[in-house]
Amino acid sequence: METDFPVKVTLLPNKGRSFIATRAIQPQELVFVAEAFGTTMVEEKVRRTWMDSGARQQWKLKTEARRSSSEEVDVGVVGADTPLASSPSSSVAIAITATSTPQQHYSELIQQALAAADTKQRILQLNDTDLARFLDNTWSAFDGLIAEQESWIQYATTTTTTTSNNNSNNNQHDTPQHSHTQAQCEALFPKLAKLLLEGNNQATIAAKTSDDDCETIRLVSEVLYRRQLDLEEATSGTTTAVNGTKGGAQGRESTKAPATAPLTKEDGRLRGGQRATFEDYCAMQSNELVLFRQQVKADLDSQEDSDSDGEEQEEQELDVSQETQQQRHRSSRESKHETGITQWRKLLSIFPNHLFSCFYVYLRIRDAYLLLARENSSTTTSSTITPMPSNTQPQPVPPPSRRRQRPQITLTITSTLFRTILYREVANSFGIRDASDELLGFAVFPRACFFNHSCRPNILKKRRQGLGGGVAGHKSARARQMEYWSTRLIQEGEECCISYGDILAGVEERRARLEDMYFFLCSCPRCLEETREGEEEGE
Ligand SMILES: C[S@@+](CC[C@H](N)C(=O)[O-])C[C@H]1O[C@@H](n2cnc3c(N)ncnc32)[C@H](O)[C@@H]1O
Repeated sequence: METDFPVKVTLLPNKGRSFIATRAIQPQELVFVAEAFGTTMVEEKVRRTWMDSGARQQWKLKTEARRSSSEEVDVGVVGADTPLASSPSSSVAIAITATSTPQQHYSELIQQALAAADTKQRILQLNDTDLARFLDNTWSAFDGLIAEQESWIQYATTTTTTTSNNNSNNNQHDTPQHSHTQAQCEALFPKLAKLLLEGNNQATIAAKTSDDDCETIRLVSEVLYRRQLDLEEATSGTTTAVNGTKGGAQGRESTKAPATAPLTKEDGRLRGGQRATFEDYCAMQSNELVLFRQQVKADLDSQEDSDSDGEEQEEQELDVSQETQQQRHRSSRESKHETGITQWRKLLSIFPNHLFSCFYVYLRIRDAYLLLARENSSTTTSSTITPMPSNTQPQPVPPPSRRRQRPQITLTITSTLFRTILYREVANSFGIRDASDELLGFAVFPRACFFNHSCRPNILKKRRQGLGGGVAGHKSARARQMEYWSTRLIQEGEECCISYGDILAGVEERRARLEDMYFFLCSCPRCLEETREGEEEGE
């Protein structure tokens, strides 16, 4: 069954993409139905209702959230409860890997970032292109720093596997073997968090992942799981084309893209049974740059003397670093690492706290993936580990040969993917409330994200009620859907707008809230009228 909706996506001046009516819409008409793609639901019970039948079989993404407290915290619903690699529903083998291959050494990337901006003020002077490059370099450096640490564990696993497979007697790394691979992996997060985040005087490494961070982890996990479904579909020759790596500077340009993808492809029609895809998710506007600038500015406003503090701290760190270097004998590789870390901390000193949260969450997810990759590979390789000799370069781990016989999808988490998911959720998700108006969490509806805001909306959004049926055809699909109803007669070609929250306040207050929370100066007819009236009264 196909469902036609009387709206299509169009590009409007100063507003980006927007839904407009393709015909006259009567009052109280159902205009659009969208399915949640990612959610941050807190309570297990609530999340169950929101998950589709496939995702209801939970598979726990293991993170260190459980390691830092006695209680086990389920931080993500990412798919079936069987391990991904052996999902019986799929003929596609899925390898989980946590690593990326940095093109440049992290110290070069850090130097490039610092050359572009080494104070908060200079960050604010960067244009969009340069700021995008600055952030890309920073995140790639972070990837490189993490990969260096992870490679020790991976290298050790490979070495052990080689040893046991070849039964070699002359192995040059003939060191005692440990049976604590899992423990070593688990110890990685606190070590990395300390090394990479604690250099900043504002950042303290939380003993336990905060609720907010757990929500972000849930969202990212669910979106990654859904991306994986898309990849499976694409590999098995079904419909969905997947853009797996939009992000960074390229992904940010999606706001300027013509209003073709994803809905005008079908001219506003949402086919029954068709779910939103990762491609739809990527088509949403990324708000990374604007959010970052806002936070840097807020930091500067609240800490007028942050620069001098930063310089003092930097000097102290350099002293400590020099002293340490004099005291110890280091190999060239180690001192390159030491220099990299010192520069990394200098870079950190100009970042707003929010970015630390993002780094922290990314680190947790990366580490969880490392554990999963470890568990995955332990079914085919030795479970023991050999420490890596300090003068040896880490080697990439080849995928287990058993899986080469089937088409293989690699489920990766890199900073590019993480940022693609994270910064599209910002200012694009809707709060989900229960009957008593309590906020349960947030959900992203990529196919509905083209509803712009108006302080005089003609569309009202409502959660779909009840179970059963639903456009997507799943039993529980309705519970994950949002409906959009017209509140009055809408003419053909008229823009269809919802309201992004409270519209009762005066024009200045309303505009300030929208600017603060959604990063735009509202140009809806009501704001324009009221601003003009205010100016006329003032004259
Ligand atoms: C959820 S998105 C809506 C779709 C968006 N126009 C796009 O092209 O992706 C929210 C963004 O749309 C723009 N927007 C929404 N309502 C607006 C309004 N009333 N005035 C100006 N810009 C608006 C702002 O850039 C805002 O951050």
